[in-house]
Amino acid sequence: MEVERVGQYASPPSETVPIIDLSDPDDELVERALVKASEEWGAFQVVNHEIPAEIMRRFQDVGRKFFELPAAEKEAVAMVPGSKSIEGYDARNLKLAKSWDDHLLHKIWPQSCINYRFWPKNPPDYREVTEAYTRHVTKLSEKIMGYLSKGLGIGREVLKETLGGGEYMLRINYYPPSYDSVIGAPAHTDFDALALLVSNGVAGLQVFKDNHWLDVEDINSAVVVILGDQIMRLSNGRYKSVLHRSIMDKEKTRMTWPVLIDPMPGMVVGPLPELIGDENPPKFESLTLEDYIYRRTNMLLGDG
Ligand SMILES: O=C(O)CCC(=O)C(=O)O
Ligand SMILES: [Fe+2]
Repeated sequence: MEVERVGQYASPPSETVPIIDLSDPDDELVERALVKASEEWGAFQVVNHEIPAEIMRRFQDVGRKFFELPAAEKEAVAMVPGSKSIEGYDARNLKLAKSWDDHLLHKIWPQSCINYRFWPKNPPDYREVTEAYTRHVTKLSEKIMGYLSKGLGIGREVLKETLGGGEYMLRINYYPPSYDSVIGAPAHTDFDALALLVSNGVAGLQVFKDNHWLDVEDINSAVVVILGDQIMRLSNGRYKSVLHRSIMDKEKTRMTWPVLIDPMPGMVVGPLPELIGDENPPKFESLTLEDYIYRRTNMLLGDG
């Protein structure tokens, strides 16, 4: 199969994804930095985000242990062939996504959407640890959505409410070493509203800006925030949905844990009425996520 390689792109300028310190007591400054990064980049990193280091360590540990199990044990939570659901473990999804990673995907919040059938039973503390991480990551995401909402000149809670509170899905990506700088995850924007991603300390994520691919610096304990298509559509294009990809390391296994936040099923998402007027016509159609994905994968969208 043909694979994409890094070398075919020009070397990038020395710009880097903005890093935002959430412990800064000047709330307005934090909001402005976050909004600027969302408008110009569609991505940023947050530090001092209040997810305890010990919870982060244990969360990554159970994920790593799962991926180190023999294949047959991982298959216990495999995706169901022919099912519409995308949850479960999937090895090297080359045919569908041209992606070089193994991954595990399952919903984590709200409780009503969880199907524990896709949560590993091994290691035994996987569930407890993942639930603890979920409590913190949902809090962080609500904080970020609050800033993004206020930055649009609307109430802090509006974005969250428009997503129906949001449905959270954990994806664990496992990229084995590759000697040849192969693209692990091909260039894409996320269908979701928002992704909060942590890594095992092996760099590889890149974002596209001003015609260049730029490395996202791997900062210990930072959370990378990637804005997706739904936030772009809700904000009527004011916030960017960032094009990104990931490179496999030559020697080390790279793992990432994006938590993807979607509108709840059935929620219709389009430009917020508060942002639309004679001067600002809607740039996007209002659609449920399901219809949006269907249209995008079948290239039926008249906008964007
Ligand atoms: O693993 C990465 O660095 C990026 C993964 C990603 O973009 C995704 O899972 O949507
Ligand atoms: Fe992505």
